[in-house]
Amino acid sequence: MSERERVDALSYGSVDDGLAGDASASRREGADYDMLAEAGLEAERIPSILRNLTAVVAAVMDLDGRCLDANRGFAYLLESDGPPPPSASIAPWFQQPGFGALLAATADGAAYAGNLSVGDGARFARTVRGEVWRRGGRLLLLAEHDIADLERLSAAVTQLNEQLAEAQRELVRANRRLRRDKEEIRRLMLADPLTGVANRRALDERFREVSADGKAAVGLGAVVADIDHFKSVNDTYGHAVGDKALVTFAAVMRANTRNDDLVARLGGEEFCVLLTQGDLDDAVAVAERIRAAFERTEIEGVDGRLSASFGVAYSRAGADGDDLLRAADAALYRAKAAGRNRVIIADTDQP
Ligand SMILES: Nc1nc2c(ncn2[C@@H]2O[C@H](COP(=O)(O)OP(=O)(O)OP(=O)(O)O)[C@@H](O)[C@H]2O)c(=O)[nH]1
Repeated sequence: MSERERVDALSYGSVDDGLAGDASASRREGADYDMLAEAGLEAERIPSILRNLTAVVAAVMDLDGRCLDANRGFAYLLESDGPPPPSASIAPWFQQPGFGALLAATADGAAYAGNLSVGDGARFARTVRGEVWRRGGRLLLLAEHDIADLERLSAAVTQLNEQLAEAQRELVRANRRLRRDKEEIRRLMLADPLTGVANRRALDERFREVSADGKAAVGLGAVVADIDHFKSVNDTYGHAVGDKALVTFAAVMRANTRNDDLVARLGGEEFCVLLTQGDLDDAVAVAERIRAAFERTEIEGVDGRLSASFGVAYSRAGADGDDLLRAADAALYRAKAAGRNRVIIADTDQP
């Protein structure tokens, strides 16, 4: 069998069948390779036309695996900046088939055709497709990077990138949901479930927001309000109607306060407005507005109208929040004692 026939008989199939000679597998193309191989074998150097190419791998080695000549494609295959030095053996780089297998055919001619896996045995391995010829004490390797493999790899990378982008989008969506949930949890933690106004915890938080070292940093007005004879509303109309009265009262309070004022339910039928702007007159005006509005408001299920009593306290900056509420509460008590449905101002404006 001639050298050319031997090469043609060798396969371009998998690494495993590379030496087995499966002639039905796809075959390399044309005479260009033959001419280049012949030129290389003749000169015992790689053909100069291949020297700067990177997609084509060309190397001349001795039988000990020392690299005598190599092009840029070969250096690229080894992930190195330049061809290996002539003293270094490159035999260990041949992973599949191993360098020993390339020496199996002792006669001159084609030694191998097919896939060649080249790598350092640990970090990376690359597969190229090509041929190895032997002449005298030299081996000539000519191979090409597998464009189809690279394209498949590139398609896989594109797909992975798309998956990564989708995962990132999902992460953004999940973060948005988490933020909304946290806001909702916070809202629920700070709201009274029946009336929707702030609860005692929210009131304490607002005190802290406008305070330094436990003392108010601004002037504060407090209006404490309580529906009159509320027990008899429950007793007469039932608890559900009583709840409606509470919801209505909270709505009236909100409708008659500014956005900056905090309306809170302190518990039972007792409510409070905390004013962080204005003075005592403003706080009294708010209380009076709510009182007048509530006594006009119809409550579903209740005959006639209900009323509420109010205690108002104001303090300049430096007040203790609890003291302020206590003062307003004492004024409320006096409003009840004085006949209800009225606004009473705490004894001093600096509790
Ligand atoms: N429906 C309803 N009733 C409540 C709620 N919380 C407290 N109450 C009732 O509110 C009533 C409070 O009554 P009291 O504190 O005795 O005072 P009052 O009847 O309003 O009389 P004055 O305040 O003196 O005018 C009690 O009957 C409680 O059961 C609630 O969430 N819903």
